[in-house]
Amino acid sequence: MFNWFRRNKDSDKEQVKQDTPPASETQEEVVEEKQEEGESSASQEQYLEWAKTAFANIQKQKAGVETEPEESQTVTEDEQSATGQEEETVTESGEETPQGEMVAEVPEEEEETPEMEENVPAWMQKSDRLETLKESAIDTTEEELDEDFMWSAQVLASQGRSADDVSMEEFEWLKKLRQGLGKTRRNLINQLKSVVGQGPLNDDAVMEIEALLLSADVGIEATEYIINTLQEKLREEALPPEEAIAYLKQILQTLLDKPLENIEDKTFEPQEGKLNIWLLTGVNGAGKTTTIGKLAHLAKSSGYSCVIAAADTFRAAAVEQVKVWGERTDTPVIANPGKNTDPAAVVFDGISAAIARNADLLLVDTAGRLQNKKNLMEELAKIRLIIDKKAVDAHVESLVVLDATLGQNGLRQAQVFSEAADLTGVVLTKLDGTAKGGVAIAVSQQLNLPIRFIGAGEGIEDLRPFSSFEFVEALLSQ
Ligand SMILES: Nc1nc2c(ncn2[C@@H]2O[C@H](COP(=O)(O)OP(=O)(O)OP(=O)(O)O)[C@@H](O)[C@H]2O)c(=O)[nH]1
Repeated sequence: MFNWFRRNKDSDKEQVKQDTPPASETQEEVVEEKQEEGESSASQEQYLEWAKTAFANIQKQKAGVETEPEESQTVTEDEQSATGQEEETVTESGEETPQGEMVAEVPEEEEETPEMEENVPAWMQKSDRLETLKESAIDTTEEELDEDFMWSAQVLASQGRSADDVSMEEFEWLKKLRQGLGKTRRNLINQLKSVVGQGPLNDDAVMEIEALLLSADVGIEATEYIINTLQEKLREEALPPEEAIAYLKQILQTLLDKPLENIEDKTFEPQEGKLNIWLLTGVNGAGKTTTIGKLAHLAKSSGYSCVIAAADTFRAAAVEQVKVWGERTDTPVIANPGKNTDPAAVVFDGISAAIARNADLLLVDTAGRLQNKKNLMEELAKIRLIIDKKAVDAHVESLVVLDATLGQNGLRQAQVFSEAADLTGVVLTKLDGTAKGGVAIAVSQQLNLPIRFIGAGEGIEDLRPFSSFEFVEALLSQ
């Protein structure tokens, strides 16, 4: 069983630099080798070997699961329409506004653009040896070792992962993440490359980078910080474009990781030997219910037992929608059949059920639609009170679900929740197809909350724990 929550736990070692080969060798060995052979094709061969081993490993995994029935990947239209459509949501001031103001971008299918074909990672571009090796690979076709696969292989290898110990799900996810962020990336990378790498930034370059980052919804404060930090470095050292981008990646990763500085639990794994309670909150339409379903699936398929409490009692359809996800993920859903029942009572029942079943995780769907901040605060406070009484030893996390396509507007909503609830993290949804992927950086910078999960699609597998390294690579790697 592949545990998504622990996948980088054992390889939390130092990340190997972008252009160095995988972890099978130490960094010193790699440096020596490079010195001996100059800018040899050794690293390309090693990456390719890594990718081929991983590919063979994944083929084995696929063969193993081929006989198992596949779970359907997306909610059917019937399931969605059964839930109806919400018309109102909470604004910064706590007032209700028409949902129409928050129309999300329709995710577009990733197209194979000529530009993408050029987006071969740097370590693959150095020689045509890759082609030769691909041809000689006995059981690996060129199509299978495609650009997304090679990019994913590099991302995993760069994190010190062993090719024998990667999962096909990881490759599938990384591909999805890269494609999902394609729009944001394409808007950023080429222009960025053309303005960095010519010494210190002049006024025009500063303005251009500013405009690029702001259009990706990175936010004003984070944009200023990024430009100042980059400028400082470029004044010290003349970096070529590739290295300037690598430095930019480091800056972004630092910003994304900053909220974790004082948090012990960096990986957000359900804690052992106790009940973990994750409260999910967020405005209607952000993807809260879908996130609960995906989290239940993620937790269960990673080996944790799970119960859902449908405490968004404001709307009967919300409870029904949660139940649909409960069925899909084979997770017990605790709900109160009455209309407008007390959410705290549902949480009480949820805790009892989770304890009785010795569950690892209780996912609580809380209401996102309340007339004002006061109501929201009262309701969440009541829920917390019940938890403190009924599940004294439980580990509680409070996550706000944010729709990335709303960019800065979503952030303002999150601020309302962060004032009302004692938030401990963020789930960023709908990163697929938006050009506003930079909002992740604004979230970390402005809310100072760690992003714990990201969603890049409507399918049940399309939500995974957040990795700042992978996110930044998907955002800024060609
Ligand atoms: N493209 C994409 N769509 C998503 C993602 N997450 C959720 N959605 C879609 O967003 C829509 C709203 O999701 P819900 O889970 O119903 O949102 P909610 O916050 O629970 O809102 P209510 O059900 O109205 O309370 C659904 O159509 C989901 O399929 C994502 O990561 N990517």
